[in-house]
Amino acid sequence: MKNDLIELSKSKMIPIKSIVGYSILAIISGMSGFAFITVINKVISMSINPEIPQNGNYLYMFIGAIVVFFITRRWLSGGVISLSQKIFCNMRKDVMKLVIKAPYRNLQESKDQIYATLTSDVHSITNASLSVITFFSSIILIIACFVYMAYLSLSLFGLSIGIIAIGVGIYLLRSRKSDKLLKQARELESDFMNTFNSIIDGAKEININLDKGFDIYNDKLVGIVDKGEKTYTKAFVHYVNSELVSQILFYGLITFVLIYSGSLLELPIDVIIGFVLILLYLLGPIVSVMTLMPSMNQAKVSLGKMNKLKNDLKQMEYNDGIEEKEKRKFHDFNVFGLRDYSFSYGKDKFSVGPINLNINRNDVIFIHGGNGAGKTTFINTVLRLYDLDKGNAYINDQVVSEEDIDGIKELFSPVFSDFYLFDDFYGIENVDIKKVNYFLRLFEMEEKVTLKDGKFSSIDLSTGQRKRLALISSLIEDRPILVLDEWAADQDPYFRHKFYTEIIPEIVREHDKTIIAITHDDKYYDQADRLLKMEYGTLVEFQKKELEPMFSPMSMG
Ligand SMILES: Nc1ncnc2c1ncn2[C@@H]1O[C@H](COP(=O)(O)OP(=O)(O)OP(=O)(O)O)[C@@H](O)[C@H]1O
Repeated sequence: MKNDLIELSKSKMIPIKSIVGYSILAIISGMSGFAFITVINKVISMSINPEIPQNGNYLYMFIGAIVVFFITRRWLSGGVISLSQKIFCNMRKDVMKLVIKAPYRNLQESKDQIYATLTSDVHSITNASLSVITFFSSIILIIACFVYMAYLSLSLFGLSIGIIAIGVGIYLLRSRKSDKLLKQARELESDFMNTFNSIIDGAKEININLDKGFDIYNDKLVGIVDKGEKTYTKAFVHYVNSELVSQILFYGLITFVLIYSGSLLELPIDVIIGFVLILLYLLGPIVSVMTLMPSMNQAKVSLGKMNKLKNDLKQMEYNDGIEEKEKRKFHDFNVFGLRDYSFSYGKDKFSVGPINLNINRNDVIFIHGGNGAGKTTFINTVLRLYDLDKGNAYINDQVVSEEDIDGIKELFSPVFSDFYLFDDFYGIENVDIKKVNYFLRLFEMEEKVTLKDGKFSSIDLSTGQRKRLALISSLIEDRPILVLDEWAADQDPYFRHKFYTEIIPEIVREHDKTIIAITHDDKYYDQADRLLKMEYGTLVEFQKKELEPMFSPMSMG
């Protein structure tokens, strides 16, 4: 439990000051309830024991306790609601910031975990953060009750402490099993998200073949959900059972005090009644602490998961972006060189490299090769979406140092084969409207799409049209190297021809671009300055004259 609290307080997402403030308020509120009980005690003692002096101020004490209780509870309830929203939103924002900064590969591997954290972990951590308030105030109330019990009768207090300690001990021992079950149940959350994602991503396939969906539902989803249900139920029932055992002990204690303590310990009746009243009051905070344990433990599991996610998403050099003035540092390059670039998906897995290549400014480089040859892997390595195992980047024959390596990413504007078209020009401060309109005309989109409020009027278009807009967005980014992965594959023959024979030369000439494109359009290989072939992870460069037979009428069919 102590560790849970330390872990919770370590997390910057949780406003510790507010939690401490509300805990103090909760203690004041609890103390007013406690004062109420002690005044009742006094009044009862007064009425049954004539030796105790009468005091007329009790009415004011009652009123005082009630007013303090009312004010603090109202303040506390409102505060706790806004605090819970704040913690919840802070955590979501924090995870999303992490996701944005995370290296691409780590992100791909942690997708299911991210969903599980955003949907499940943030809830349990939020609940536990608020539980801390009740937890602390309950502990303070328990201590206050103990002091008052000791004041009423030291011997009865000693006996009560012994029995309460046995109850707490039993509870703690038994709850270990529940903690284990909670951990197992949380593991299932990521499996659930994995299945959920495959159903959402494969919605089209499932829609035309419902049997696919039912198979996933019956063979995978139901199993995970049912197991989760059973495990969670078992864990919480176990907690409740442990709680019951402790409560029974407590009621046994009350019964003993009421029936036997008078004769055995020779205590006066007003002390016994006062003691029983305090025990009944004490039951509230004790039950609170016990019922908070499961949510605290669940939060502990969630915190562990969240911390692991953070570590998985981070890398040695955390991607915090680079300063504005550094962004264009390499934009005026004449030669961008790759030396010994090597990357592997892991031991005994596919690898590319070592690759040596000099890319000259305004080069048009086409890369082709069979399926699975490594073209996309190579491009992702050039773009630094994947960390190199080995190799260095060079700008004009100068090696790029480790601290400048993020600047390399600033050279590229990619359009991936599985591109994503954003609905706005995100990341571009001043959109050049004239330029956008010019490109809309060049890409023959001016009749379909206009620029409205600084963004495209519509992105509800065909795949080929959306790809044209994605390329326009990349061109507006104004970065020197355009990287295209099978861009023309979705274009009709007319536009494909226009793209290779008119658009590429124009953007190279008029807009000072360098182009690296993966393409299987061999009909247009003559438009490239350089043609590279990817073969089992290595790049082979053809010389122009070697290419000529490829463009002869016979080879072109
Ligand atoms: N995430 C991954 N983890 C492990 N291996 C991978 C991963 N992605 C791809 N590979 C392997 O890398 C090899 C090259 O894949 P890549 O996508 O680079 O080929 P490609 O030349 O672009 O193929 P295509 O023309 O079919 O798009 C494949 O054989 C594949 O098995």
